[in-house]
Amino acid sequence: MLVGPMGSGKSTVGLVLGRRLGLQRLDADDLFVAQHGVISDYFSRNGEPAFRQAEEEVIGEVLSRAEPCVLSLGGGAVLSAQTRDRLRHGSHVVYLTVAEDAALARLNGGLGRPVLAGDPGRTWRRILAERHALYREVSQWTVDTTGRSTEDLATHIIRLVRQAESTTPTTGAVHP
Ligand SMILES: Nc1ncnc2c1ncn2[C@@H]1O[C@H](COP(=O)(O)OP(=O)(O)OP(=O)(O)O)[C@@H](O)[C@H]1O
Ligand SMILES: O=C(O)C1=C[C@@H](O)[C@@H](O)[C@H](O)C1
Ligand SMILES: [Mg+2]
Repeated sequence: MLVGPMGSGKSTVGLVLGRRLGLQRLDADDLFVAQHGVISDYFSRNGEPAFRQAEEEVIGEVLSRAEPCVLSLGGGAVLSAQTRDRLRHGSHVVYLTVAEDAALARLNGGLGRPVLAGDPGRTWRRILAERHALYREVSQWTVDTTGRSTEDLATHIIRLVRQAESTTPTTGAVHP
C-alpha cells in the first residue's frame, strides 16, 4: 500500500511495483472514478465530506479482498480513522515523501486535484503539515522520492518488504 501527499508518486510507483511483483495493481482514485465519476466534479456537486465517505467505502471494499495487490491510495485517504485502522492490520504500508518544489513541478499547477484549488503551493504545504503524522501512523517505512526514478524506488521498496518478510515481526524494518 502506498500513501503520501499529492505528487509523491503513489500512482506511478504503484504501477511499477505491480508489474515488477506480478501483482494486481489498483489505484483508489481510479476505482473511485469508475464508481462515482470524475473526482473534481464529485467534489463540486457533493462537497468534501461526501467525497471522503465514498472514498472510505471504495478503499474498504478493496482492503477486504483476499487477493494480494499493490494499492495506491488517494492523498487524503488517511484522513479516515477507519481506513487508518484497516491499513494498520495486515498490509505493508509505505509513506512516499517528496520535496515541495518537486511535488509542485510534478502536479501541473494542481490540475484535476480539487483540494489544491487557489494557491497550490501554500495549500500543498498546509495539507502535508496536517497529514504527516497520519501518514507516519499507518506506515512501516518512509521513502523520499525526490530526484529518484520510479524504477529505483520500486527496487528499494521491494527490498524493504522482502527484508521485513524474512525477519520476525518484532525485528521487522521500521521508519529510519
Ligand atoms: N519519482 C518520480 N520522478 C519524477 N516524476 C514522477 C515521479 N513519481 C511520479 N512522477 C510524476 O509526477 C506526477 C504525479 O505522480 P502520481 O500521479 O503518481 O502522484 P500521486 O502521489 O498518485 O498523486 P495524487 O495523490 O494526486 O494521486 C505524474 O506526472 C508522474 O509521472
Ligand atoms: O490529497 C487529497 O485530498 C486528494 C488526493 C487525490 O489523490 C484525490 O484523492 C483527491 O483529489 C483528493
Ligand atoms: Mg494518485
